[in-house]
Amino acid sequence: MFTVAFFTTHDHLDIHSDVCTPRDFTTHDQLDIDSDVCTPRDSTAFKTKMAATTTASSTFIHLLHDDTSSLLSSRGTRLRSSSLALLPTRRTSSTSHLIQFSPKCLANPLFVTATTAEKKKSPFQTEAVRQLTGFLTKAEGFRFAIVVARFNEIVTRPLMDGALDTLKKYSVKEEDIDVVWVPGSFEIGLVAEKLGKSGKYHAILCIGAVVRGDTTHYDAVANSAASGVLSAGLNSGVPCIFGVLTCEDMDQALNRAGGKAGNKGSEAALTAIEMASLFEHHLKD
Ligand SMILES: Nc1c(NC[C@H](O)[C@H](O)[C@H](O)CO)[nH]c(=O)[nH]c1=O
Ligand SMILES: CC(=O)[C@@H](O)COP(=O)(O)O
Repeated sequence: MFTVAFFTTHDHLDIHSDVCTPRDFTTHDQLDIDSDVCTPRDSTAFKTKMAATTTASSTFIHLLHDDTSSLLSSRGTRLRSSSLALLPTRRTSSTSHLIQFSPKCLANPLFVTATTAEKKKSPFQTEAVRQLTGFLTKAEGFRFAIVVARFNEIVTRPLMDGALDTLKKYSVKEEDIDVVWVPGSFEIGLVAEKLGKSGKYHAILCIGAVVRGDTTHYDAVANSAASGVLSAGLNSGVPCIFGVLTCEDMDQALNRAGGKAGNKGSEAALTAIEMASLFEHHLKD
């Protein structure tokens, strides 16, 4: 299993199989990829086996087991991976393959270079500097709780489903996930803190949807939810992931719960796995 990658630009991914700890790159640029696709013999294998990358903001690819639920995002445009044509790979040197994705709604194709031997070093990296990052691989065995607000359930349920789906795709077992429903986003922090302190979980995903109404109630609930989740993490020492939408209207919320802006629950799940991994492998007391 190789964990690799950086985006040189938002249209280029360079994948270096020997960079097991992507010290050169920020975690938000991380891409996890199965070793057997670093030398992609056929595009189908690559398409089905390539694991995911995520970032809160910009470019990421999800091409895991099930294309239809996978997403690709570039320059802020999120696409279903089913709208991608995966073009034949091309060997560019004895160790490199150029893999070309052609998202239909992007002007330029997206290129991925998979390199199996050469190591690229950041000019700023020295042997003395250790850079620690969590991985999306090896999520099996991690335990997660999802605290989900019932308020605006039409939004929060698909967010929760997105989170569950992604956790399962990353090999988290159903029996290692507990879902706790609370009345509204205001209540999430308290419950997340309690769950975090229980010592049973590697990370807590907090899911809610605060949608602006006529009064200032929105600001109170949204800010309380954010500071509640933050406090829960700080007080429990367990990563508490902020998957609470704060939206101007229901359209914005639905777009982020499996609509055209993706699924923030799924993104929260990836963040949870990365943070669980960071804590487990690098930040244990
Ligand atoms: N308006 C929204 C709420 N309001 C409910 C509060 O979260 C809370 O349950 C109540 O004030 C009792 O303490 N909750 C949301 O999640 N989203 C909203 O838009
Ligand atoms: C975000 C909310 O709290 C919302 O439901 C409140 O709506 P309103 O401000 O119209 O009372």
